[in-house]
Amino acid sequence: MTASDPGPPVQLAGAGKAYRVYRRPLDRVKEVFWRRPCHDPLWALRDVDLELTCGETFGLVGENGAGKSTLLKLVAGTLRPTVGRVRVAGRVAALLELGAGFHPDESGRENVLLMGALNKVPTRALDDYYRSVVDFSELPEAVLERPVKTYSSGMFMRLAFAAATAVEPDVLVIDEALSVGDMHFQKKSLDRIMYFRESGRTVLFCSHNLYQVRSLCGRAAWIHQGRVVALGATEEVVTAYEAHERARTERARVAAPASGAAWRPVAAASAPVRLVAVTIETPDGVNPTVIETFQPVRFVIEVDSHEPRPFHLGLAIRRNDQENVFGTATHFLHADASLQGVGRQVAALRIPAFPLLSGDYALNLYVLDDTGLQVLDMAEGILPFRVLHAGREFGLVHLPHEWELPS
Ligand SMILES: Nc1ncnc2c1ncn2[C@@H]1O[C@H](COP(=O)(O)OP(=O)(O)OP(=O)(O)O)[C@@H](O)[C@H]1O
Repeated sequence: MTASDPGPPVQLAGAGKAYRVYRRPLDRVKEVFWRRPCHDPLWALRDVDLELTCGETFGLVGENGAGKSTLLKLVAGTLRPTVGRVRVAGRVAALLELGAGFHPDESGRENVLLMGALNKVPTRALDDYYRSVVDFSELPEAVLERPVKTYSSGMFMRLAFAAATAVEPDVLVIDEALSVGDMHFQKKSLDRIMYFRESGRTVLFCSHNLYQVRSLCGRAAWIHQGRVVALGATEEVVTAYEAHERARTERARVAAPASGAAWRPVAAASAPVRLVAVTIETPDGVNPTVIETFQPVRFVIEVDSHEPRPFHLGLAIRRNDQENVFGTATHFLHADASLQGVGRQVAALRIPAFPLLSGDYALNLYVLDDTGLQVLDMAEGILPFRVLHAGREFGLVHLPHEWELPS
């Protein structure tokens, strides 16, 4: 860092925050008078190393109580880290939880003027600042004369967003703000965030709306139990978080082994046909951990057949919440398309352009008798892989589509 290069706009190094939890209200008083700790520390955040760059919109995702708001408050300067360092270059404005920073008994107008003064808006510029906040919020003057405790959450957020962004901060911290307010105001707020990004300002954005995080943020971090467990390109981080959330919600038991070599067929050694090996081939190699949407993919299945009787193969792709996404078998297309013969047999299922969107998946494989009814051997939840989609479509699968727009 030099005088001409102020360094990253936001930098956290080994930052952690422990809240003080008092078992009884009296313990707080005792602590003051007895001058010895009467609280339990609750570590809401630990070991956070994070650097944001100028002009980036950075997303934070994580489940309730993960520590996201705590991190935002450290950056906003409303909390101090218990350990480590938090450094923010330039003016920071924050939209934290509803009500933070505003005095409920004061009017909207007084609160806005106070916010301007706190953010060092020069006295001669306060009128202009106030006017720009009012214009952006679109709240009538009569409303601005009322105490903010009488505002609806939407009205409150309109004023808070307008006041925080009108100070033209270098770093803008937003906690869930965009989920409040009507569509018109959400659109205005998003436009303002875009403008911030384009004018080289840094935005730290936390939301449970993963569509918004994907749309707005180039990079993101997933906070889990107070620690950063994933940090990088938004699509990768959000996909990993979504997979975790699905597994948690569905209480899935993901018993998938780490590689194809780790699974064993369930059939007895005497079974007429046994699975020997399964591999996934893409242009990136064999058994990749990541498949990109639209890549050509081959699932190659090797079996050992001990009898000359025909048999069939079945393959299903399942998501990590155990939902079958797609299943097929050799006898589905042609009843006589069986495999036959004694010895090693290799078959492949080829998907020219893999249509699944971002998510975590694994394979289920079945060897079936000539009727397709009896399972001779099987392996479930094997070769787990992650799909990443570079485009912005969301959901489970990419459907061929086109937009027809008025000319
Ligand atoms: N003032 C406080 N005193 C004590 N514990 C707190 C305080 N604020 C937050 N916590 C605790 O710290 C942990 C992290 O909370 P935080 O609000 O940062 O989570 P979050 O990820 O923002 O959650 P949410 O998505 O629900 O807003 C939680 O266990 C929470 O109960």
